[in-house]
Amino acid sequence: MDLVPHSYYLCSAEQSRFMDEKTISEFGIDGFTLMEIAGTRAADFIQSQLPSGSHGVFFCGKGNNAGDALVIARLLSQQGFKITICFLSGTGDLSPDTLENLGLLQKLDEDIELLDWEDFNPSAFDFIVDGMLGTGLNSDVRAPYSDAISWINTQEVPVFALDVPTGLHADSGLILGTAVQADFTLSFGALKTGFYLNQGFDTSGEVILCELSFPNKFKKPTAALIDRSWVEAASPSPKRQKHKYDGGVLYIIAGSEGLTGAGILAAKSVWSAGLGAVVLITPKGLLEIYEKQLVQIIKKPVGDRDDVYFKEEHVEQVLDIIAEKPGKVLIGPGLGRQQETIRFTQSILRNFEGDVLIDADALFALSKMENRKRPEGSNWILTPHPGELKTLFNQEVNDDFDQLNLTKEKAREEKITLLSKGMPSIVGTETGDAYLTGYETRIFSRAGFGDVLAGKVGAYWLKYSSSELACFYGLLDGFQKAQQYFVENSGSLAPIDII
Ligand SMILES: NC(=O)C1=CN([C@@H]2O[C@H](COP(=O)(O)OP(=O)(O)OC[C@H]3O[C@@H](n4cnc5c(N)ncnc54)[C@H](OP(=O)(O)O)[C@@H]3O)[C@@H](O)[C@H]2O)[C@@H](O)CC1
Ligand SMILES: Nc1ncnc2c1ncn2[C@@H]1O[C@H](COP(=O)(O)OP(=O)(O)O)[C@@H](O)[C@H]1O
Ligand SMILES: [K+]
Repeated sequence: MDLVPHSYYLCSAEQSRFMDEKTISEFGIDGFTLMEIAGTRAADFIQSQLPSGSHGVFFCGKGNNAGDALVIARLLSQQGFKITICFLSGTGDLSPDTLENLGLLQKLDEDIELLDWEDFNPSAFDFIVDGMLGTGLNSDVRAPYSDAISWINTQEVPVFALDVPTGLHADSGLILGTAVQADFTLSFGALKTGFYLNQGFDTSGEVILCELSFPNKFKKPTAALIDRSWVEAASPSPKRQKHKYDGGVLYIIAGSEGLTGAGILAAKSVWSAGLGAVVLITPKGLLEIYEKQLVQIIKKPVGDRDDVYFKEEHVEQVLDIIAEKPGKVLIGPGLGRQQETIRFTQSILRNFEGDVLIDADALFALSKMENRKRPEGSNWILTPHPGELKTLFNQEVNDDFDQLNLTKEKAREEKITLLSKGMPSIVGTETGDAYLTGYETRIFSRAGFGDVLAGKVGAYWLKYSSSELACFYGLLDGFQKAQQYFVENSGSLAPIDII
C-alpha cells in the first residue's frame, strides 16, 4: 500500500474508530475538534451545491453522527440557510460532543426549528441532511429511524448523507433493514469499503472525502481504490524498445473449435495495448480461422490438421515454443473443457517455470488439479469471475464483502495475484493487500469482456513487469475505453468496442 495516497484508502468502521481514538488519546486532538473539522468541511461542500437561503431538514440520531449534522446546521445558518432539525431519539440521551454542539447551536439566537420525529411536519424542503447513524450502526435500523428513511427516500431534493448513509453497513455495503438513498455521501477521515461493495455503490451516490487531521501512521486500510492518478504516479516509465522482442513476448494459449472468438478477442486486445510481440499458439485445425482474423499476429500451430483443441500430446511442442524467447504466457480463453485439454493445461501449469496469467477454462483445469503448486520461480495472475472463484477455492461466496475477504486471504496464502472480477473487481496481492474498482463494472458483464481484460492484463504485465500494475492498467484501460465509447456512441457496449 506504500504507493497509494491516503485519500484512496478504504477503511472499515473499526478502522475509522481506531484512527479516531488514537488521534484523540495519543496524538491529542480531541473529539470535539475533530467533529468541528468534519462539520466545517461538509458545510463547505453543501454550500457549494445550493443557493444561500435554501431550507434544509437535518435528521439527527443521538450519537456523534448527529453532532456532525449540528455543526453543519450551525455553520449554514450563519450563511443564510434556513434550518429545521429533527431528532429521532429526542435530545435526552445525546453523546457528549453532540450535546455540546446542540448548546452552541441554541446560543446562536437564529431562527432554527428544533423538533422531535413525532412533531415532524413534512413540508417543502430544499435539501436533506442525514445525520442519523454513521459507523455506530449495530443492527437492522429500528423505528422511528426506519420511518424517517422511508420519508426521505420519497423526496426529490438532494440528500447529503454524513459519513455513511444511515442503514448502510460501512464495512460490507449491505443494507441493514433499510437505508437512506443518498445523492452525496460526505465521508469523514477515510473512505469506507462499504461504499463500493454490495448495495453500497447504488446507495451512496457521489462520495466526497472530507479529510480530518488523523496522522497517517494511524491509517490502516482494508483496501484501496484503484485510480488512474495514483497508478500512473506509482508506475516506472515503460522501457523504450529498440526491437519488437525487447519487451518480451506474450504467448497466448487459447481457443478450441466453437470458441475461437475468445482467442481472437484476447489476441486483439493484447495487440491494441501496444505490445511489440504477440504469439498465438493454436491447435493446427484452427489455424485457418486465425489467419483470416488476426493478420498482424504471429501464429504457431501445434499438432495435426484435424486437431481442433489442445491435447496432452501437444505439451512438449508448446513448452518448446514458450521457451523460445523470453516472455509471459496467457492461458485459458476459449480452451474448452475436454478432458484432454484439462490434462494439457494442467501439465503446462505444472511444468512451465515462468510467468503465467491463468484465465477462463485454464482456471477450471487448475481447480481440478491435485496438489496445485506454482513451479519455483514462476509468478501467477489468476482472473476468476465469481463462479470461478468459488470453484477454485471450494468456498461459498455470499456477497462482495466475502469476495473481498476471500480474494485477500487466498492471494496472500497462495502467493499469487488474484484479479477477482465482479462489481467491484478486486485485486488481491501476495503481500495481502487489496484494491477495488470504484466504478460501474456491470457494463462489462457480457461474454467476451473477460477475454479482452485478460489480454490487456497480459500486455501490461510485460510492459510494467509488475503483476499488480498489470491488473490496474488492464482494468482502467477497459474502463477508459468504455467511457470514451459511451461519449462517442449510443447503444450497448460490446467487447470489441474497448479493444
Ligand atoms: N468521534 C470522532 O472523533 C468523530 C466521529 N465522527 C462521527 O461519529 C460517527 C460515529 O459516531 P457514534 O459512534 O456515536 O455512532 P453513530 O453512528 O452516531 O450512532 C450510534 C448510535 O446509534 C444507535 N443505533 C445503532 N444502531 C441502530 C439502529 N439499527 N437503529 C437505531 N439506532 C441505532 C446507537 O444506540 P444504541 O443501540 O446504543 O442504543 C448509538 O447511540 C461517525 O460516523 C462520524 O459521523 C466524526 O464527527 C468525525 C470525528
Ligand atoms: N475494465 C474492467 N474493469 C472492471 N472489471 C472488468 C473490466 N473488464 C471486465 N471486467 C470484469 O470481468 C467480467 C467479465 O469476465 P468474464 O465473466 O470472465 O467474461 P467472459 O465471458 O469474457 O469470460 C465483467 O463482468 C467484469 O466484472
Ligand atoms: K448518516
